[in-house]
Amino acid sequence: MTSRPIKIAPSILSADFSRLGDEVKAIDQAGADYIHIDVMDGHFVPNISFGPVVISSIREVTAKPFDVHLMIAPVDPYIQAFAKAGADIITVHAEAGPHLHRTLQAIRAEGKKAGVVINPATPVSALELVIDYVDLLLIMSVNPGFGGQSFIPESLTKLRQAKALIGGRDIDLEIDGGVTADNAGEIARAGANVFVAGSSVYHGNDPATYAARIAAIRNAAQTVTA
Ligand SMILES: O=C(CO)[C@@H](O)[C@H](O)COP(=O)(O)O
Ligand SMILES: [Fe+2]
Repeated sequence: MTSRPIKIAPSILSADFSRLGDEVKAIDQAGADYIHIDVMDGHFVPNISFGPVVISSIREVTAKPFDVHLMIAPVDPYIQAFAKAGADIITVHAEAGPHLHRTLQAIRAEGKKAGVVINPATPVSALELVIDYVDLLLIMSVNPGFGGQSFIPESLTKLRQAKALIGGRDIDLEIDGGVTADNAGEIARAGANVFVAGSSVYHGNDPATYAARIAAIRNAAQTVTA
């Protein structure tokens, strides 16, 4: 359970890319707290999405914070480009390189919030020695690379462990993968306060439904944390 404000971060990976700017505006107007942006390189993960050029083009359509999830390796050479493109939070995988401590410091040196993320097979203990260098801790609840997968239940245990590791620090605890209004309650109870949701918000790509879908996830999470 968390006392931090609940934030909903729709993932634009499930947006209709042929009208991406409008899809970003639509989730902004529908109440998104963050815009979650999944960057994939076809190497660290078996899919390719988009990079800094696309991010800077959608930066013009919303003032909401950009929560940029980098699924790329190596990551260090690209931190500055994503900072310049308009990222507010830059989240890197602990598995993506040997110099996580340095990478997190490089993100903060750009004036951005430093996020760290672990895959389903990586234990929370991998983050013990970098916890004082992060602003956001993300638990992947699917194997990264694709939207629309099912939530891995063991992620709830990892959330509780991550919550204990965070202790009283000012760090957001985010969950990503298979989040729906049906499981948001148990996810909140396990300690997450930032909810990434791709297919469960963008399902059908009908902007008229986005506000209700975001509200349903938020309400399910807040009912538990209230
Ligand atoms: O990082 C990723 C996938 O690698 C995610 O952010 C997905 O985009 C979430 O999609 P859903 O599981 O919510 O459909
Ligand atoms: Fe993501």
